[in-house]
Amino acid sequence: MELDRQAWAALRDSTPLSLTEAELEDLRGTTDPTSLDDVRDIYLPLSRLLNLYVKATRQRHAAVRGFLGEDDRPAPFIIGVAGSVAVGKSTTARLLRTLLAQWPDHPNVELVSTDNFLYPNAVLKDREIMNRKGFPESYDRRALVRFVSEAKAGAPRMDIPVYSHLAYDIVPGAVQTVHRPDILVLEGINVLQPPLPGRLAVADFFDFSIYVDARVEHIRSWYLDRFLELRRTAFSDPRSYFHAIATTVEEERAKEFALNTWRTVNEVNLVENILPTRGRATLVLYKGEDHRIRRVRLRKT
Ligand SMILES: Nc1ncnc2c1ncn2[C@@H]1O[C@H](COP(=O)(O)OP(=O)(O)O)[C@@H](O)[C@H]1O
Ligand SMILES: CC(C)(COP(=O)(O)O)[C@@H](O)C(=O)NCCC(=O)O
Repeated sequence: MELDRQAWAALRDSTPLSLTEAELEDLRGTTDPTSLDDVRDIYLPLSRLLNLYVKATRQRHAAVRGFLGEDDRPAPFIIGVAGSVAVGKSTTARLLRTLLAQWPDHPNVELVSTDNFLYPNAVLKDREIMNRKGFPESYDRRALVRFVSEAKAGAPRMDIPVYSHLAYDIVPGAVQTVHRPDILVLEGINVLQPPLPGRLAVADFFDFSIYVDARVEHIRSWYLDRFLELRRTAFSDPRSYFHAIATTVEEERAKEFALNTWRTVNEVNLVENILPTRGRATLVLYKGEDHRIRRVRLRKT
């Protein structure tokens, strides 16, 4: 079913707004204008719905464990967050992590981004797919599926690689440790990809999935705005992969570079691989030109 913002906001019921402006500021990505109004209208009803989902899923698992005569802890509830580069998935995912952890029934929420499973640049260069970063083949899909399936099986501790946007590469030797959370939020452009024939995909392990949606031309302009803002901020760090763009390239040329990356990489990936997975999501958040979420589509079954 599809609800406009007002109808969706009414479903918040009495879920309290316990996030402050300062806390929200820490969760927002670069140039993402998500406001406390958005938290109240969009994310609190979503947090309430997810809490109901987690409780219902646990009941079903308890019934199966009872049937099997087992009495171990419930497996993590896994939420996928998908959508284009620059659509604002990471802000959505960080907000969910914070809001879901406020429920006493599931305080341990871990967030993992799929960029941790990108092949290192050395491998992408070796395979001549450096200009396909973000496409399905640029990820170690086997390792990603193994991670999600082990998480779902209740593995007590998992060490996964770490990607740095600053270095634009996997960080050698760095690990993120995931300790059997109550909820795992897996965020990434490709999380709703269907499996290759005869294989499993990460989406096979999801209990709920969210697609963050907007018109291609709006996302393009968000990507450009963000790139120019990063040029003024993150890229001026000498460790940034894009440092030269902040120091030796003038603004007009930087804009052309970003537009070219958008057109030849991110937009192609969006149209060919990401958009076709939208129909697989449990919930679609549809953003207007000003980034505000206008409509919510929920699959009822
Ligand atoms: N080159 C970059 N340098 C530093 N941070 C970046 C860079 N590119 C993206 N980011 C940050 O990484 C996060 C993820 O971005 P992205 O994968 O495009 O997804 P989304 O915008 O949907 O969250 C965002 O918070 C963004 O601000
Ligand atoms: C790292 C990304 C593929 C996003 O990955 P995700 O976290 O969604 O798995 C993306 O931010 C990216 O770097 N795209 C390559 C083209 C570009 O530089 O924009």
